[in-house]
This record gives sequence, structure tokens and C-alpha cells, in this order.
Amino acid sequence: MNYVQFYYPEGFAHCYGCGRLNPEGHQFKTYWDPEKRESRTEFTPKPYHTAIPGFVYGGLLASLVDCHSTATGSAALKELESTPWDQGPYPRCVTASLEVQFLKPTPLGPTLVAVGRVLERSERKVVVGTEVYADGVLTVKGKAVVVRIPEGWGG
Ligand SMILES: CCCCCCCCCCCCCCCC(=O)SCCNC(=O)CCNC(=O)[C@H](O)C(C)(C)COP(=O)(O)OP(=O)(O)OC[C@H]1O[C@@H](n2cnc3c(N)ncnc32)[C@H](O)[C@@H]1OP(=O)(O)O
Repeated sequence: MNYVQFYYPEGFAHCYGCGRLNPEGHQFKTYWDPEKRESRTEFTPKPYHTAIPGFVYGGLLASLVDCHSTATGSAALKELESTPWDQGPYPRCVTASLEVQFLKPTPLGPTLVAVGRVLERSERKVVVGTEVYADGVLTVKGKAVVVRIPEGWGG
């Protein structure tokens, strides 16, 4: 199964967090499950993504929630189109607002799993709720408002 960011137009594929064309970036990859209507992004932080030794830097966690949310919004807007899910391009969203709750310190080492759900969707805006788990423990919660970049703007 290909990931959402795989279908972004080339001009929108350079994001430091999730751009497939940015070799220096995190290259987050988000998968959308059309049955469950749930998204999933997995990422294993590197040793240098440290806050206090042993724990993940919060900015990285916020980035994960950010890009995971734009991808979830993209998949949710793609559902409104008549083209099949495996035919790009996907709509590209930009984050208008991002809330992150750091519930517990996130241990450095395990693969992080971000799970997203669509809380609201209109033709232009999607509100995404995200939970991030480390070793099955919920450590971060996020909520983002993402807005579709109009056709013809870049890309
Ligand atoms: C026409 C403009 C095109 C711009 C095209 C930009 C292209 C940019 C290219 C970047 C491509 C790579 C993106 C990488 C992914 C990131 O890294 S995203 C992180 C950085 N984010 C940014 O830099 C975004 C900067 N902000 C903006 O560009 C504009 O404020 C936004 C977000 C596009 C909104 O534009 P706007 O035309 O003012 O939108 P507006 O019609 O007022 O609002 C649309 C809806 O969003 C809601 N909303 C807007 N802002 C907020 C907010 N802060 N809190 C809650 N809700 C909000 C509104 O209430 C409205 O909701 P509804 O009334 O439809 O229910």
C-alpha cells in the first residue's frame, strides 16, 4: 500500500517533515485505512532526537503530529473525489492550527505510532485528532485544523 505523501504533487513534496523529495528530512509516511477511516504514521526517532537523555524531543513529536495531520486531511479530502485512492495527485493541506498535549515523557528507542481520526471535514478544511503511542503507551495527543491549498497554487 502506498502512502499519502507518495501522491503529493512534486512541488509539495519537499517538506522537512514529510517530503519524499527531501533527503535531509524525516520523510514521515502516512497510511490511510479507508475501512476504519484511520491514518497511521510510524517513525523511529534517532539518538540525536533527544530532549533529556532517554526521551524524545517535543519538537519532533509536534512535527510528527503536524505532518501526520496534513496527510490525514489530504486522505480525507481525496475521499470526496471520484478518482481511485491509488491515483494521484492527492489534495495538499497546510496546517492552520496545531495543538499538542504532552501527556507523558516519550521514551527514545521504540518506534512511535501516530494514529489519526477525522473529527470534522468540509470541502476545504479538516480537523484531525491524533494519538501517539510508544510501546503501546499513549504519550502525546494532538488536534490540528488543516486547510486545502487551492488548485493552481504551487504544486
Ligand atoms: C488562499 C490561501 C492559500 C495559501 C496557500 C498556502 C500555501 C503554503 C504552501 C506550503 C505547502 C507546504 C505545507 C507544508 C505543511 C506545513 O508545514 S504546515 C505548517 C505551517 N503552516 C503555515 O505556514 C500556514 C500559514 N497560514 C496560511 O497560509 C493561512 O492562514 C491558511 C491556513 C491557508 C488559511 O487561509 P485563509 O484563506 O485565511 O483561510 P480561511 O478561509 O480564513 O479559513 C479556512 C478555514 O480554516 C479555519 N481556520 C483558519 N485559520 C485557523 C486557525 N488558525 N485556527 C483554527 N481554524 C482556522 C477557518 O475558520 C475556516 O474554517 P471554515 O469557516 O471553512 O469552517
